Amino acid sequence: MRVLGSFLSEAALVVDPVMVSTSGDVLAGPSILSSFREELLPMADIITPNIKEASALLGGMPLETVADMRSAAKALHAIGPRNVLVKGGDLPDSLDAIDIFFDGKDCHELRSSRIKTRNTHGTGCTLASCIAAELAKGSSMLSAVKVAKHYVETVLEYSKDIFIGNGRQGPFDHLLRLKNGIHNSHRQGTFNPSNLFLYAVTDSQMNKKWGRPMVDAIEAAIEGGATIVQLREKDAETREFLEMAKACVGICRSYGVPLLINDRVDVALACDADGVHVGQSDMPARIARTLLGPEKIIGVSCKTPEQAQQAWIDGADYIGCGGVYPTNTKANNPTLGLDGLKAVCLASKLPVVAIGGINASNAGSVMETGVSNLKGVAVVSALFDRESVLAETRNLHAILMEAASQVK
Ligand SMILES: Cc1ncc(COP(=O)(O)OP(=O)(O)O)c(N)n1
Ligand SMILES: Cc1nc(C(=O)O)sc1CCOP(=O)(O)O
Repeated sequence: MRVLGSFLSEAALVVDPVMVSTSGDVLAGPSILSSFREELLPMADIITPNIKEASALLGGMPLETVADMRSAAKALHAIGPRNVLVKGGDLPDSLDAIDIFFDGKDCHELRSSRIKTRNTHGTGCTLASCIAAELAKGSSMLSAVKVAKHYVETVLEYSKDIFIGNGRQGPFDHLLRLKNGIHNSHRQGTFNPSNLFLYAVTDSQMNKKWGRPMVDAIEAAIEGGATIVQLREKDAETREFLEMAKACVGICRSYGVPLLINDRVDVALACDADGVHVGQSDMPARIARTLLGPEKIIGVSCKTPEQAQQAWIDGADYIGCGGVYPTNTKANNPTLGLDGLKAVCLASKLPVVAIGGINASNAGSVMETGVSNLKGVAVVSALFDRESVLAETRNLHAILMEAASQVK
């Protein structure tokens, strides 16, 4: 059992009831279960059991689905702790790492990408410690849990390839980010990499050619399955860009789809967009992060492994890598091909979206490269230089779904 207390204005008791480790070893027998339930849990501000521990605390209740985890969180809450986080790392057949947080009123599903690594020793301990530390800094419980989850995910991702020791599990290295000068581990982790799946990048000229207002084009793309939108205006005056951005934020927000602004951090701030996408000659991502704060999404265009590494160091959320194929949409754009894309993906600690000359005829091949951090494709002309944005987006979405199912 780990009991972690932190103190600021009042004590917070974080209990990680370690009875079954992530490697499956039973660490505490049934004899102490009743003391847990009757004495310790009712005192706790939060308990953070994994699935096996939650099941043991609930007398062997089977936990196999997210719905089961929700029921378990509620049942555990009834025992007395003020908040419950059931950790779903061991959830069967799950791609995402899903945790359920219940505060007695609302149930939150907290998702992050599952990171494949044997270096998981100490994750539960770290999560609970990080929650305690965030509470001590004055965070709300939900915010503390989100920060802690993001921190663990970041460290797992960073140290996933380290080889230390011979055991079934290796340790993960908390200090590597500090060693690299990264101080943004407090970020909330609002970005979900699966948003990169079908990334629509707008083009006013193309939409004008087809007689479509920008907001109609964006709405059609979202209806067709676009999972994120970037407003890319190369020629607009600032005022015009801002007015269009405000309208686009409105439509995207109504669908729950993030809207990013191409290049212009000032416009993103002024219209409260979800973030920006910057290139190598734009505002450096490190400064954009300082200006936008920890919660906004920042994407960076990268054509080399070094640029990908720098984007991570600078606190970006994802990278856009291209041109995968020749394109007429961006002048003088070098073509990397699928091999160049793969090389950048393999060097990147961030999720990647491929861009450049991608359309219905080649999107499947891009997705089938099978690199785990390649999360989707970004397209301009394949959606917006067509008569029906809705039909083209639907078609591309179906192709991507099919390709993604082949890779799994
Ligand atoms: C998703 C995505 N990837 C790459 C780019 C290209 O950005 P940049 O290099 O800044 O070039 P411009 O778009 O500004 O011409 C992008 N926009 N989106
Ligand atoms: C905006 C942009 N950036 C690229 C890069 O390689 O970074 S290629 C590109 C244009 C992509 O347009 P289309 O989907 O019409 O080919």
